[in-house]
Amino acid sequence: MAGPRPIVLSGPSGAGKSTLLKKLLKEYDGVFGFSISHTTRKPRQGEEDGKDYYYVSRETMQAGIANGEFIESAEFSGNMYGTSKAAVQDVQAKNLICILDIDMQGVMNIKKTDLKPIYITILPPSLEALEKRLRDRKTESEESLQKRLDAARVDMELSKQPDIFDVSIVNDDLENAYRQLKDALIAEITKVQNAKKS
Ligand SMILES: Nc1nc2c(ncn2[C@@H]2O[C@H](COP(=O)(O)OP(=O)(O)O)[C@@H](O)[C@H]2O)c(=O)[nH]1
Ligand SMILES: Nc1ncnc2c1ncn2[C@@H]1O[C@H](COP(=O)(O)OP(=O)(O)O)[C@@H](O)[C@H]1O
Repeated sequence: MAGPRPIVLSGPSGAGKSTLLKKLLKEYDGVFGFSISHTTRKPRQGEEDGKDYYYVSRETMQAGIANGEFIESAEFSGNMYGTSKAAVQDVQAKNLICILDIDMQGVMNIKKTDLKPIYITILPPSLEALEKRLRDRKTESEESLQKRLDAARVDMELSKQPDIFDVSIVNDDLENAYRQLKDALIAEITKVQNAKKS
């Protein structure tokens, strides 16, 4: 695969992936590019189609998958999510480090491809803290919240297995977690910055 190595960020819903990602994209504008996934879930307040996700119907998504347009796709908490080939190519064509924010099923499926990313998991300090963050975020119905917590229990157990993730970061203090994320990525960041200079 040409260009810098992609980054996969995974971890339970509510662990702080989007928060950390936004900080990274802001600080390193022109270094990272976000792989914009497709989803059948409805946009939240403040989210934009074509920026946070491509919001599509289940029919459209299923047709795209049947047509071979997706690298991976998964059902999460009652909705479909997937990474299209175009989403990754759009970022790689600009020679940016492509970041994928995907769930554990996505991680397992990406492992079967030739993408060869760096796998990073973002974990909450505890399930209790995770629940509090999800409740305070006020984006989920009680049903959706419980589905996310159920998935989190399973994924946090799975994450303990060696060999799934290259880097594991507990997002307790945000600045501390962000520093650990940058440390994990510094080699790739430097490569892109040097390539720009030459
Ligand atoms: N497999 C897969 N998972 C995705 C994709 N896009 C997002 N996800 C995951 O879907 C889950 C739910 O995402 P979202 O509805 O945005 O909720 P949030 O994580 O609570 O902000 C998260 O674990 C994401 O990492 C994708 O393209 N593929
Ligand atoms: N270190 C932290 N301490 C406290 N709250 C946090 C921390 N990191 C993120 N949050 C908050 O927790 C909620 C979930 O974070 P978010 O980035 O949406 O998670 P994810 O993308 O993994 O679902 C958000 O409201 C966010 O502001």
